Amino acid sequence: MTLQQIEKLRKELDLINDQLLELLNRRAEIVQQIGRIKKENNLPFYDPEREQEMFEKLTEKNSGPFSDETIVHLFKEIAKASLKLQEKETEEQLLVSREMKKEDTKIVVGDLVIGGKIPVMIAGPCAVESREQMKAVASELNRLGVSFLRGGAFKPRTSPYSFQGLGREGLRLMREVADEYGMKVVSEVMSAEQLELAEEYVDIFQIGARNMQNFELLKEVGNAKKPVLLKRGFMATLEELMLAAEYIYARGNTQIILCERGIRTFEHWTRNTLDLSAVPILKLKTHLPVIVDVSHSTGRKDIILPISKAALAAGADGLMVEVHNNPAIARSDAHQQLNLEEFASLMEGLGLIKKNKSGC
Ligand SMILES: O=C(O)C(=O)C[C@]1(C(=O)O)C=C[C@@H](O)C=C1
Repeated sequence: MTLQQIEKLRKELDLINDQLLELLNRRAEIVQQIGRIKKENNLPFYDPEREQEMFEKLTEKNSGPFSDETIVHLFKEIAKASLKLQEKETEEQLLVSREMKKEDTKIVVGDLVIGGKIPVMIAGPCAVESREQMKAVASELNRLGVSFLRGGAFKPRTSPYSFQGLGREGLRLMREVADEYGMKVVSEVMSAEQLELAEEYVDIFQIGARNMQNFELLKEVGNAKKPVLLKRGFMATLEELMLAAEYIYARGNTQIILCERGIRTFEHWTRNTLDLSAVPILKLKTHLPVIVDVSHSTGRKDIILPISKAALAAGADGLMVEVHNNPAIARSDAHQQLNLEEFASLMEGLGLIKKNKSGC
């Protein structure tokens, strides 16, 4: 008898559940409509005052048996889910999102491809220091089949007294050496003026972690005609990285490579904490190629091989590694730059030598 009573009451609950479900989804549709209007008018989705007003109205009407606190808690959850729905719709509408473009974006640089079948290696010293240094590094990279030469001419240094880079002279040097070996140049720019200056010398503009949210600079590279390697800020969420990429893409420059380079956490045995989950998540959420900077993320050489393997296993389209012909006398990041032998054994360990030689 008791069981039958429960059965009967459960049937009643099932009917109420159906009604609640229908009402919740009807509510969600209205929330989406509000979201679209807010987006069109550049209004924030989150409206705490409206939520408060709504909770007050509900508690006034509430006659129990649920307490006011419980009612507010339940409706807060509904408002939270509604907000997510509004945000998700916007995220799906981002030009860089997978929803907007199903197929992977391939970045074509001359006869090379980033985001194709073969992972690329972007390597070179932290900073361009001299022709001898660049030649020594580039000739070894070339021997190993690496086609992308990196090197900083404008260095964003924490201390204003640290080496700031050779500027235009550094770019010129790197271009000359790269041309000698048929390599492509990747270098960081930090301002619109540097961008203009670098245009003549580089093949890929790098936007460093510190400038990931320099929106004016993002707009400038968005107007540029060359690919952009956008590094994740060390305090930035993946969503913020995606939105930063959107700034560039929305301006018309669709050639963007995302780069995970570690984020700041409490861990101090690595320079930053490499967030490897960023790789598959970004590949799911966006159609852009994703690479991993294994030097800046870890800040140490002794784990570079397993970390590089892990990055590639996670689906990275390439790696960025700092290599110097004589790291001991490097003017920046001395401890994390690989020497030429160490780099050769990394390439060997990753099985990349042949692949990079046969072209990407
Ligand atoms: O009324 C709005 O402005 C909405 O966007 C709807 C809604 C809600 O679910 O009720 C959602 C998010 C806002 O923070 C406030 C309220």
